[in-house]
Amino acid sequence: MIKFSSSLPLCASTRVTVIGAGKVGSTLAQRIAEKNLADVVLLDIVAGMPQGIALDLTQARGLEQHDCQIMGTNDYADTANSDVVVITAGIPRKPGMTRDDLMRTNAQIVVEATQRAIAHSPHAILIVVTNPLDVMTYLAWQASGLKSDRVIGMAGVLDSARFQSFIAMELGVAIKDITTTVLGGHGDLMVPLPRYSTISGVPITEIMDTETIERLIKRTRNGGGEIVELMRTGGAYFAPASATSLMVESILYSQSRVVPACAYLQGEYDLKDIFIGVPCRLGCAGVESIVELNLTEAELSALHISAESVRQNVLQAKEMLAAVANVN
Ligand SMILES: NC(=O)c1ccc[n+]([C@@H]2O[C@H](COP(=O)([O-])OP(=O)(O)OC[C@H]3O[C@@H](n4cnc5c(N)ncnc54)[C@H](O)[C@@H]3O)[C@@H](O)[C@H]2O)c1
Ligand SMILES: O=C(O)C[C@H](O)C(=O)O
Repeated sequence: MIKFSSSLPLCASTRVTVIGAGKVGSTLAQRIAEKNLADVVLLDIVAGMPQGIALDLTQARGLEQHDCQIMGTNDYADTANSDVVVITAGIPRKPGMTRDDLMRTNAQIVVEATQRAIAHSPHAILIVVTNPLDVMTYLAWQASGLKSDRVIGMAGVLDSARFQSFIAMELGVAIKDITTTVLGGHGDLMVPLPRYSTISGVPITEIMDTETIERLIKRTRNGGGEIVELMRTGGAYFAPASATSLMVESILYSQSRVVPACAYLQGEYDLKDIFIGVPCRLGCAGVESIVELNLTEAELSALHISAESVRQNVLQAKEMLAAVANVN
């Protein structure tokens, strides 16, 4: 009789922990496994739920033809030695809410989840997804004790993908020939850059009139809100999971993709001590470099307005957390 070991083969020596097994977290786990990127540990506070999702995803392995292990858990010890930790834990917004309205609830969740996850994976690279994104990334960085280039927020890849898809829908051109750039905070003040958005190298400013571009920019800024209004019970998760998995892949496989992501600035774009969306080269060290685009006065001013709003919200979030700490 031939005997096999009961343990599943590992697809790679890499492990990604996803904290929060809700819509975004579970879809991200699926993307990572089905692209054969890494083993996944999915953690949530709800008992049984991440275990059930992991089992469901595992039962699809033969059909999807991948070899990644997926584990569901409520215990941070199971996440130990992860290469990448992704925080998706927290509440999503409902119709009529802004992302900033989530700050009070999500700040505490993100800080606690980050501290607990990084305690078990001190060498991990941390990707934050929870909203309000730029504020949560700052808080997670402080809570983690990690060097700033190892902490990254996911938003710019998603916002740029939305701009890209709206341009493709407008012009009927192949999406793979469109490159877009969206900087700034992940909110109404984000800064889509038409001059740095091209179709096969030609800026869209040479292809579409100002009115059309402004309409697509407006739709991009409201890209998440449009879906929240349609779905009524939560937000987008397919495109957010795809955007996060692109970042995970670039980090795990040292691909050095240059994409907009929420990174810590120390003088770039005349901004300091803030996490905000800028083009970054992502590789095994996290943010390997920040690309400084040559912005016009108007573009730079829009980025600074967005940054000022993030800065005010970080201050507010820190005050909230301090008040909670004083009560406890
Ligand atoms: N950055 C972006 O571009 C982007 C895109 C999409 C969603 N988001 C944000 O991501 C977050 C998650 O969205 P979703 O649609 O997956 O929500 P969801 O409600 O489907 O999932 C959130 C999960 O977090 C879990 N959770 C709550 N507190 C926790 C804790 N302390 N520890 C571990 N898990 C905990 C919940 O049980 C739930 O399963 C929201 O804040 C949303 O706004 C951000
Ligand atoms: O819009 C939201 O609340 C979720 C997310 O930030 C998004 O842009 O889809």
